[in-house]
Amino acid sequence: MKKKWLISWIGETDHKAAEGKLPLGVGPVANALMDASVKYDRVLLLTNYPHERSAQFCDWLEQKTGYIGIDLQDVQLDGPTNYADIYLQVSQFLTVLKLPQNDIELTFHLSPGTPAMAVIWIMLAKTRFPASLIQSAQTKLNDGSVEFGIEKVDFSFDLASDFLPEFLQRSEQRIERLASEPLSSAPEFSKIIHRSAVMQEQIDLSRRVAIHNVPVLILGETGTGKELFATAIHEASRRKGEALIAVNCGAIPKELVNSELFGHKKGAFTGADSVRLGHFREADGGTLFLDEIGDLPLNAQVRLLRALQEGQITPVGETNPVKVDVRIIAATHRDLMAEVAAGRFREDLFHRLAVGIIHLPPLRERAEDIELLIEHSLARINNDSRDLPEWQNKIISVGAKKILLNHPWPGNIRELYHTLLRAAIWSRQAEIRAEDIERNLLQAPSNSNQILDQTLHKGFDLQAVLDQVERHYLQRAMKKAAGKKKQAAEYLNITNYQTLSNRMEKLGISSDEQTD
Ligand SMILES: Nc1ncnc2c1ncn2[C@@H]1O[C@H](COP(=O)(O)OP(=O)(O)OP(=O)(O)O)[C@@H](O)[C@H]1O
Repeated sequence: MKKKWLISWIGETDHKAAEGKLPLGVGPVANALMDASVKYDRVLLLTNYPHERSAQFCDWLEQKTGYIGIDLQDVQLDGPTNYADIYLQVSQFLTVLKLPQNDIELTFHLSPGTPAMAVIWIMLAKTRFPASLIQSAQTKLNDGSVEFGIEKVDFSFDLASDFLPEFLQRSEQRIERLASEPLSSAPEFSKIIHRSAVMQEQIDLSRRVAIHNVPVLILGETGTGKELFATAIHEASRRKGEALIAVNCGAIPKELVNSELFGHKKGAFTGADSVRLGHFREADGGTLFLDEIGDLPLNAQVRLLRALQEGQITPVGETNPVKVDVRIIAATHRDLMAEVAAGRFREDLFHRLAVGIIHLPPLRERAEDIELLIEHSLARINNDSRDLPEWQNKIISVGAKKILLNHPWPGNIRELYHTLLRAAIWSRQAEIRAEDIERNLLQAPSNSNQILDQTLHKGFDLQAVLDQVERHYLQRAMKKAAGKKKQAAEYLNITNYQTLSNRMEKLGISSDEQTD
């Protein structure tokens, strides 16, 4: 046998009945308990009235109906018609009671309380907390008097099975549409050259976060494309067409940070000869890209936090705040969590900024992107230089590509592009060869630390590293032997010069290259 629980709000009519102020009847709660057709095992009453008043009602109710041990639960509501609050409080209450339970038959009483309370009972009974519903009923008797009773409330619909699947399907479709909708108005994303899944993921995330008016934090080493992403996010947002102001926080002298960002009044400090608007107001309506946010001094962090929280700033020397509507995209190459732990970056600001986090992995962790970037960079270099006298369309040798693919690229995409540009300018022939690259890498790859400290990644090419070492010594031997292969082979203890020739060919070293 299932246990029967009655759950109800206590309404004004109920209180009045207990206080002897009701001209007719005993009120809906007492009516339900006096219904001879049902005996409840437990009665739980919710009240948003002063506790004392409802407690007195419960005492009266117990005397009147013979029920004992009625549970009274105080509920603080924002308002008796605040649907969201009623829903939240009641569902929390039912959850704490570990409902629904198989051996408990729930009944909700719709009549006491406001219509909003009744609506929420219906919603809960038809979805998360299956329950029977009852309400007060009045019957007019033949003698003209009125009899109060209780009736079951039944609906011919089932909210959960009739409507929810359709509703959920619709919201799923909406989410799918949002997620799959490529923002055609954001051609900037197509400038981000990539083949790796990890970059595709970051681009997808950026597209999605772009349309929301929330701060974005972009993390990545120097040259990984943080500014490129910030620009693309701005272009894909509703702020496209408005200002995008980029500020390198690390480049501003500490004492000028506040005035640069928030502006100042004329005469605010020595040297403030005129009013300064500040980057926040310059970016009003648009986006402010705060690069190297980790370098922002603590007092500027406080002001930035206030600007984010309140949407207003106070220029240096002013007393009245000014409203600004600015979206912040922040970036840093630092480990910001470590900065927070070290007390150099405010934790509350970090959480404010980190609504959407984009992680841009270093180039050495996405080898599949390097090849594509080489092709694009070379095409760009050829295109930019084609009108120069005696420019030969540059191509890249297999050996040169191998070096590029295995370099750790501490300066990431920026370093890769500039290395290629230097190699293209300095190579005498159309083909950029291994030695052109080696000569133009800012740090020689033969540096033992770099050779030994290369980052291990999936698909790491150990053979390429060994080739690099071999190439280095073959070239040195050829140089020392003034291009004479027989002699070079002797330096390297290679038994015959044909073996040396084969190795050189395999490693992309030309025979005439050691002349300089
Ligand atoms: N995936 C990419 N595809 C094409 N170009 C890229 C890509 N990533 C970066 N770049 C280019 O590399 C250069 C450096 O990128 P960007 O300035 O966005 O890097 P950053 O992370 O902001 O660097 P820093 O931290 O030094 O300011 C820019 O010229 C940019 O256009």
